[in-house]
Amino acid sequence: MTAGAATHRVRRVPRVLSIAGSDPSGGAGIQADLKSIAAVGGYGMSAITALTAQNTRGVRGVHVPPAEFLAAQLDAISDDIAIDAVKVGMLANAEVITVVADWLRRTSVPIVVLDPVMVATSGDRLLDPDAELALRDLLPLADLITPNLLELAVLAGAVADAHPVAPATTWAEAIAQAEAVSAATGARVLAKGGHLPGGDAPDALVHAASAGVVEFTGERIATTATHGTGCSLSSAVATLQAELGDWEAAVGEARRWLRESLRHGEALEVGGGHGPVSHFAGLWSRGGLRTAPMPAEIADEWWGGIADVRAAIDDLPFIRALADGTLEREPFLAYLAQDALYLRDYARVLAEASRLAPDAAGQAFWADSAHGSLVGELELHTRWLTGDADATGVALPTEADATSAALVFAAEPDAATTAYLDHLLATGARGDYAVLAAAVLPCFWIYVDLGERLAAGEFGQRALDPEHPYASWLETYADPAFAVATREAIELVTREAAAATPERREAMRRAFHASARHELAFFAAPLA
Ligand SMILES: Nc1ncnc2c1ncn2[C@@H]1O[C@H](COP(=O)(O)OP(=O)(O)OP(=O)(O)O)[C@@H](O)[C@H]1O
Ligand SMILES: Cc1ncc(COP(=O)(O)O)c(N)n1
Repeated sequence: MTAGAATHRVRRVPRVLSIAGSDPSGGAGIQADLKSIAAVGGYGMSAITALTAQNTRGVRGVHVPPAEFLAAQLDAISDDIAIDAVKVGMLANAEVITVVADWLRRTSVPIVVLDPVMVATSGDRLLDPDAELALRDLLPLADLITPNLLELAVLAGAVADAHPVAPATTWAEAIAQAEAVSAATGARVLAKGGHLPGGDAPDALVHAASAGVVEFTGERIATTATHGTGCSLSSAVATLQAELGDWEAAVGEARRWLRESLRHGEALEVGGGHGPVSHFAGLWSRGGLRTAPMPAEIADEWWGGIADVRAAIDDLPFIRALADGTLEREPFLAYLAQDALYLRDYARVLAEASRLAPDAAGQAFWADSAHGSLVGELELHTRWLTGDADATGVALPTEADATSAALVFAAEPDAATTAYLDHLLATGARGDYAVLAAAVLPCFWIYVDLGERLAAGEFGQRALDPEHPYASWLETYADPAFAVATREAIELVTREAAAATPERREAMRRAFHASARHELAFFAAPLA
């Protein structure tokens, strides 16, 4: 059953390009952008506008490679790759701005977020003063512009025909400037209040065309790790907008992610100045750092982990005698009686797995198994115990029939059956689908394995003899349909385990192991 594929939509990973400068200390610029894009679920690419020599304390130098080489980088990407969103950061000078503006006009990327980087957190300039006006031509190509308060004032001046505008000192003033920039460019403006004095760090998404202002508020986080917050926020918004298609939702989620990353920045202990935010802190704590095993590896590990239990089952006098046909009728019938009792409740447990299964394929599989367990197995037992010659190939004496039937219907569950069922029913009652599915698996797997090896003569040739007293019983063990269902069950359970957290996977393994030990006790009971 290829359950998962049909029911789980595969998420399209946004392909996001950062056009920005390099920060070798890794906290801002393209380095921050690539981390941010990845952290919120995108595939990051970068075209480098400039190299800086900087660290958390400041910028020591800026090298701007020939603008043609930036054009070559951009063309190499767009000639080959569909770009879902672009984030533009440090542009260094007017020539670079022209190259980027020309490329944007030619490529019609669906989402353009422009972070008009002018001055680093440290106070060092990252854009030539004479390039500030050139920015004016780039602004209408953006869907969203994300200036801090200083940059916002410069942009407000630029769109007001180069009349200087003083940086906003109040949040209301900042919003008014953002409205002016939005009205002049058609772009949305995210005015950022990170540089405002006071205990709040508000942002406002302003769209003059729809007269909309959406404010985002949040307490200022007490930290020195604010290097690259602007870069990180803008790349996260670009990525999330490509995924969500809703600016307010994209900014809201980007802000939540940035705030989480800000809180963990100092713990990175990077540099003595303004350190970087910890871009992956949330992922590390929620998703873990270890790789997840593949379903097939889990199957091998769990099966290998019960090797001692399986060897002990193989060595049981009951199994040996069953294989060579020397098993007395009485313990065999006692076993059948316990198996019938077991299967009735096992069917209930399988039905519970069906009820808890997260998708229709799982539901159907376990419901089918519950049905099979009830109808198929019980019918066979009853026929065995009533000596139906057609079903068994071996006619039983009539007196035995009555005894057999009486046995199966009158027997009480013995200690092994009770313990096994209590384990399964309790696991079902706890309501964790994955753990329950792991708990019911050994009953499939151990039986099929045993059946296949009995049929292959691993326990002696007598098991293959059509005259064997329990021939038809042995046949049901080696039923190919049961083998197919078992492979499906293994696949279903190990896929669930591969997707589970390490803790949940361990709970699944423990439930699997416990059931395997109950199988051993169950097989041992008739001759105990
Ligand atoms: N200490 C803080 N606590 C909470 N949020 C903050 C803090 N500092 C910055 N932010 C947030 O980080 C984002 C970037 O804001 P900021 O105004 O600092 O932009 P920027 O100046 O471009 O960035 P940078 O400070 O990296 O140069 C905004 O969403 C802002 O609200
Ligand atoms: C290469 C580069 N680009 C941008 C910034 C600004 O970073 P931020 O304003 O996010 O601190 C920076 N310091 N270095």
